[in-house]
Order: sequence, then C-alpha cells, then structure tokens
Amino acid sequence: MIGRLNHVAIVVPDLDAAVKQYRDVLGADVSSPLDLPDHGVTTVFVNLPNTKIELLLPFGENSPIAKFLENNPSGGMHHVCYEVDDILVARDKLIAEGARVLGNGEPKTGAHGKPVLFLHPKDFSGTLVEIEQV
Ligand SMILES: CC[C@@H](C(=O)O)C(=O)SCCNC(=O)CCNC(=O)[C@H](O)C(C)(C)COP(=O)(O)OP(=O)(O)OC[C@H]1O[C@@H](n2cnc3c(N)ncnc32)[C@H](O)[C@@H]1OP(=O)(O)O
Ligand SMILES: [Co+2]
Repeated sequence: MIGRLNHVAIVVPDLDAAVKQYRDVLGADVSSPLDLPDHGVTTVFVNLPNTKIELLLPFGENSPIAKFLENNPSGGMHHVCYEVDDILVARDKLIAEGARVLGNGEPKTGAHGKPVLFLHPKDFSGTLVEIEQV
C-alpha cells in the first residue's frame, strides 16, 4: 500500500539555525519557510536527491508539536511520511487493521497541497506516520 518515502520530519527549536546548518554546512537545497496555521507549524523543506527533510517549528498557540519540543528541547525526529495512491482506501484499510487515525479521520491539505493523514505512533513501533496521497 505505501510507496516512496516522501519526507522525514525533524522538529527544531530554532528554524534559522537549522536552515543554516542544512544549507551552509551540509550544502543542501533548502526552501523558504512557510507558515501553515491549519497544521500549527512552520515548515522548511530540504530537498535531497531521493527524498526530503521537513524541518518543523511550532506555529500558533495549539501546535501539535509543542509538547514534543517541550519533551525534546534540542529537537528530534518527529515523523516519517509515506506516499499512497488513494488516501481514503489506505485510511479505511488501516482502520480495519486496528490503526488509529489521528484528528477527525478526514484528510487535511498538507504542505505540498496534497491530502495527508497521521497515524498514532503507538501503533507503528513508536513512530508517528504521515501518509500523503500523491
Ligand atoms: C505541514 C503539514 C504536514 C505535512 O504536509 O508534512 C505535517 O507534517 S504537520 C506535522 C505536525 N502535525 C502533526 O504531528 C499531527 C499529528 N500529531 C498529533 O496529533 C500529535 O502530535 C500526537 C502524535 C497525537 C501527539 O500528541 P501530543 O499531545 O504531543 O502527545 P501525547 O502525550 O498525546 O502523546 C502520546 C504518546 O505518544 C508519544 N509521542 C508523541 N509524539 C510522538 C512522535 N512524534 N513520535 C513518537 N512518539 C510520540 C508521546 O511521547 C506519548 O508517549 P507516552 O509518554 O509513552 O504515553
Ligand atoms: Co510531514
């Protein structure tokens, strides 16, 4: 059901510092920051030849990543995102298999303008999983 690894997300305490590391130290192609109020995050994408790194900073008062940053003040790996062909088919299969879909279960538009859903980390070996329809 899952296809390519779309991105690995890293929560960071200082987005400017993280951008400088990836762009100036690691020499990567880095996007401009984008505020996504619907998701409670600011994102920067690091474009690698075979996948992307999503750098995340909390945005607004009810960010879903605020507690993660409190628990991991230096930042850390937050989620992996796999591509799927049909997100509703994938969601229904995952629910039938007993996985918990986060939020209200309806896809939201993600950072790439495509539908995304999140799966509870306790159901996937302690790893928060995002699926994105491509
Ligand atoms: C930009 C849009 C989009 C894209 O297109 O790429 C994004 O990526 S947006 C990214 C941010 N959005 C989300 O993360 C949405 C889904 N996340 C959530 O709903 C919550 O973050 C959460 C996963 C339910 C966690 O909620 P939280 O309030 O932070 O913590 P809890 O106390 O409820 O956590 C329960 C349990 O799970 C552990 N946990 C929390 N986050 C993670 C994580 N990222 N990876 C692994 N484990 C995680 C947490 O430690 C708790 O464990 P216990 O203490 O053992 O109970
Ligand atoms: Co993501």
